[in-house]
Amino acid sequence: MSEKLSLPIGTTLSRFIRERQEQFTYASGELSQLLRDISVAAKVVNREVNRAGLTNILGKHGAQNVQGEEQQKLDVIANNLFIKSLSNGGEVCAIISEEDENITDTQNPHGKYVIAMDPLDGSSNIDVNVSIGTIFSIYRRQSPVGSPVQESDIFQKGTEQVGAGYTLYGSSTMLVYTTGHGVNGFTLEPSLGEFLLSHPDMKIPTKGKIFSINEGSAVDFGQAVKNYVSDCKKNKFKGRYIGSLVADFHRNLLKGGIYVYPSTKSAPNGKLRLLYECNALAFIAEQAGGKSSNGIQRTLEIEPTELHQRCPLYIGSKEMVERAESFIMAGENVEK
Ligand SMILES: O=P(O)(O)OC[C@H]1O[C@](O)(COP(=O)(O)O)[C@@H](O)[C@@H]1O
Ligand SMILES: [Mg+2]
Ligand SMILES: [Mg+2]
Repeated sequence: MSEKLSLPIGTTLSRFIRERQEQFTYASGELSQLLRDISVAAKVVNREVNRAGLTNILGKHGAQNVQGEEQQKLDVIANNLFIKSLSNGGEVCAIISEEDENITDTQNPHGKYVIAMDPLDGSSNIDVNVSIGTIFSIYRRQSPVGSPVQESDIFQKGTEQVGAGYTLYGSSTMLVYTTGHGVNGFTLEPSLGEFLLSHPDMKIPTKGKIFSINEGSAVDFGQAVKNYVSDCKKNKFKGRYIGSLVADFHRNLLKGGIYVYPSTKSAPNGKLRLLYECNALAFIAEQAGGKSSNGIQRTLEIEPTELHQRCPLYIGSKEMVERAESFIMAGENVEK
């Protein structure tokens, strides 16, 4: 057969989810359906992202979100698309989103799952055609099905996630997810409109040579973080920082590296949000053999008390995160 005629026939995401369904603790099909709903919403968002320059949906939306950040039009569009898709899907009873101050009640009292999401991560890169993504965590509701959503459904530690993942709208579109049985990555084949398995059983190298941190904020770093950055430089690690957490994380997952968004003098809890940015990536990192912490405590064990709670993030290759932690735990004044 001619090379030109060969199509990329492989395992579709739907088939993969169906075949792996028996691994789920509650193998009744709802989580599988939810993952499929997420993948459909991701394809729609991908379409909008791809043609945004032509459809007049680049630029600012004209409002701020609850954290005082300027919303982009695509932040709002992606948020609406995911909420609509998850609400129509019926498996989700509540959604926590970066773009919404309060929880969204999907009006599905029989939905067994709660989603926390960053519908579009990397807003500052939207208008300049640089990789952005969607991040999601899936929790099982704690309260009885059919009853109103309770705080105990919402404020669950990252260890309680039953699934997590991200999509990356980059030079290709990928969906990477875990349900606690390893990490698998799928690439969207645009002409087929299907995610196909392209990165089975992803593992992050235990050490790497990339460090990702916004050094523009270095004057605001504590001495321990400054010491760690100097250590990376002494080791001649490459500095790589896209400014979209999801894309920086994905690169380091494949190549080995560490991503750091530390506590700073003006933002003692850093910038990133525990419930819909850090926990999902921490779950994936651990499932891929990596590590994630706030410098002192495992990310997945941080107790959530607020919807938009922030936390410092040290995530990536296990040995690199442990080295960074040794600087943070040694404290402010110890020069290494
Ligand atoms: O510009 P900074 O301070 O380095 O922040 C970059 C970080 O902020 C974020 O953009 C926050 O995400 P949103 O775009 O979803 O608000 C991360 O993706 C990124 O890593
Ligand atoms: Mg984000
Ligand atoms: Mg966002």
